[in-house]
Amino acid sequence: MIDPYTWEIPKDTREDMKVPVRIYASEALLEKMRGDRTLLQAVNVSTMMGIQKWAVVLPDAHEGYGFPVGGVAAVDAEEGAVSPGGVGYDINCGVRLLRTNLSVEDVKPRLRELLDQIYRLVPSGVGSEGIIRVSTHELDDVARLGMRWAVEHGYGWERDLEHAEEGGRIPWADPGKVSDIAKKRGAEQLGTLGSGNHFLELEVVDRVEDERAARAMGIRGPGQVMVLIHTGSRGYGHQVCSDYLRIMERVMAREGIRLPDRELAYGPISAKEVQDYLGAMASAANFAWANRQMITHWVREAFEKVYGRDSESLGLELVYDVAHNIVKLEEHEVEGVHRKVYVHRKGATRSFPPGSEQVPPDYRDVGQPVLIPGSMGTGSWVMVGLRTSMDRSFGSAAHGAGRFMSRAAAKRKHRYGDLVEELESGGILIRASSKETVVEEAPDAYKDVDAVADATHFAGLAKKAVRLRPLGVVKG
Ligand SMILES: Nc1nc2c(ncn2[C@@H]2O[C@H](COP(=O)(O)O)[C@@H](O)[C@H]2O)c(=O)[nH]1
Ligand SMILES: [Mn+2]
Ligand SMILES: [Mn+2]
Repeated sequence: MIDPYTWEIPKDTREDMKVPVRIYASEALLEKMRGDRTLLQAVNVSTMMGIQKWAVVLPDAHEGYGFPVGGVAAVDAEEGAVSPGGVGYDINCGVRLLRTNLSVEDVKPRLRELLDQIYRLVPSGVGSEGIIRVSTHELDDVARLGMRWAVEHGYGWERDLEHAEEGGRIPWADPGKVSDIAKKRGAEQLGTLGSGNHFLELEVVDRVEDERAARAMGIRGPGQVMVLIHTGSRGYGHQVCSDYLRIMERVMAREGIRLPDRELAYGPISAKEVQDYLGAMASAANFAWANRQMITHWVREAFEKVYGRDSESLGLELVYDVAHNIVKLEEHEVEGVHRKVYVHRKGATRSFPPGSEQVPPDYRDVGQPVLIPGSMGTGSWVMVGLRTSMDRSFGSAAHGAGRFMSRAAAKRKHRYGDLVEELESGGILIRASSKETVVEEAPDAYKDVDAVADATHFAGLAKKAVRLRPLGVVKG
């Protein structure tokens, strides 16, 4: 233990470790991580070629494919390696927050109608298909332009672009490196929410902890209604990840790289296949930004239909959009030297501090908004980036509460009818295409989001700003 929220697995714990593992968690959250392969996976990550400083484990971490979900690894931009498993299957899965100028009193009487409208307008569910169809040629434009493609096609407002990480577009996307099968899946699923942990939630501001940050985000105080959207790159990104995991296995065999776990599969940045992956990964990231932007447009439309007013007068502004499964080229200080590094954030949110050039001017005095959803029955947090996060976690913070219970265990424990009744008695309405998903996503299947927010705050990764609580949830 370094302090009550910082722990370390020293570099000499295993012969092949290149750097220590840094864990940011309370003792209780750390204890939970000891129950699965989270820490073992983090030790495996610490053996990566070119890894810098430490392999980071965030407070919400749990085991994932190769890398823990809730993990960060920064590798030297020339001598390092990139791992598709260090990004995850749902490339640029992420969260966006919209605000409204409606109060809970305005929304409560229309809540069912509003959820029904959203459910009707935003395609959701397993393998759900979009209302619009794009040609392969157009899909390549989506992959190149990201959120801008959506705005240029009438899905939203020019100013939305200012409130998204990277402006909703990674410029080095190369759709030529994306397989035909990924494109086929993508063409059918653009503008869809998906299923499982993806959701669209109407929230009410529960508590404000940082008035200045809240004000910068247009959050007036308790009772204000907000919208939280969580989805990613759908089948397009999933296929990119699967394709390149297979390719990386071949690269490793060719380069004679031996790994402690084959799920960690990576290739040296100098390899052509890794450059191809980066072009494909960025295409999927841009797809996801376009996807969340289109969904935003339909959410605005739903509010307009219910309230009979345009969404501008309803104040439906984008507060911020963050990615939490991505690899980015950034500059960070390591041992007093500024270095270019590829930062893998797998189930991790960028958390850049006040003053950072990458933070939009509207938030530059308070820090980048960090969005941490909890569960459909408990709450979610809006935090802001801190200077200390740059040194501690390569400017990263938690991305959720993190799973506590397996999907199978949740299904054994809960019955759909009882769960919906329980949520409704707490004032939370659910609209879902699959009863099974609702049960798998029961609030107690996730860790305590307040404990995760506290650990994130006290570890100096991000600062608590606003707590939200759910009013209505659309699940796929
Ligand atoms: N507010 C809500 N949060 C939810 C819901 N379902 C899941 N979650 C949280 O999201 C994070 C991120 O999930 P991931 O798939 O990207 O790892 C997860 O850790 C949960 O805490 C929901 O319905 N509402
Ligand atoms: Mn996802
Ligand atoms: Mn996600």
